[in-house]
Amino acid sequence: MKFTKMHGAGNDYVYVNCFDESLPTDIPALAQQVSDRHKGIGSDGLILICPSEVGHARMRMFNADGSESEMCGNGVRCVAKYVYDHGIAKEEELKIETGNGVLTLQCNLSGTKVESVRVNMGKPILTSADIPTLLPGDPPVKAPLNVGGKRLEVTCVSMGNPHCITFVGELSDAWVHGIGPLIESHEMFPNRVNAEFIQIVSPSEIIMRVWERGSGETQACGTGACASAVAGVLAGITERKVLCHLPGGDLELEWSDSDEVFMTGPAVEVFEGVWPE
Ligand SMILES: N[C@@H](CCC[C@H](N)C(=O)O)C(=O)O
Repeated sequence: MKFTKMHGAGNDYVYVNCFDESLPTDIPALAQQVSDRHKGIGSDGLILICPSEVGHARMRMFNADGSESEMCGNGVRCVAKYVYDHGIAKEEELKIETGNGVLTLQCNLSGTKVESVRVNMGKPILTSADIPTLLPGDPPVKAPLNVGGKRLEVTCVSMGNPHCITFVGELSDAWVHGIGPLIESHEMFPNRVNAEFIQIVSPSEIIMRVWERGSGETQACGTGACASAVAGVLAGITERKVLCHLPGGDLELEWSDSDEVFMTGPAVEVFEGVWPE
């Protein structure tokens, strides 16, 4: 199986071109094996670039633990780069089918290759039943959540996949590694959840760290950054346009008046290989 290692703001996945490659039947096991940073290729998960009847390609994404997610913001930018750079499509505006519908992506070129991508991530999902969470409110904004002996105030948003956002005074490992896994598996989230921790710099600038459902701490989470931008507006903390600093790079976000969230960020190809050797 040929693969390509790519990252978006340090959120790295193994990508497989399923227009050409055939896969083993147990894809969750494959995702676990290739993601292993000691015995595999090493990544936050596995992303399949598949043929689509409604777009230029279809993305399927699997976390490092083998679970499949509906959406991946950093991943869909890399899928667009792959589709354009590898000649699957010639258009700079691409339609990619995801578990959250068909998204429109605008590729920004440097020479002949895609350097960054602006994605229309669609409208945030704000009803608790659809996020899904058992917390009250549509959506829950600054809702009380008891975790690890602390009473947090959390805001929940889905970008096709579920996110639980906590605004903290100062980011720390204690938040991300101590509280993150407890939020991920909290009984209030029937499908588990991605946990974002946000430090506010100004109404238009935030710093984020994330504990991702199924992958643990990653260098960035595109859907998490979008959900946090929406949560900041809902909580009355930030403006509709924010710059988000993550350990692996920056993402630009805008919750537009049309209710759609736009994300702009980098997409990078690192190397190609064959698995298993
Ligand atoms: N890193 C991704 C999100 C990947 C999926 C997530 N862990 C989930 O299970 O929903 C992003 O950039 O959005």
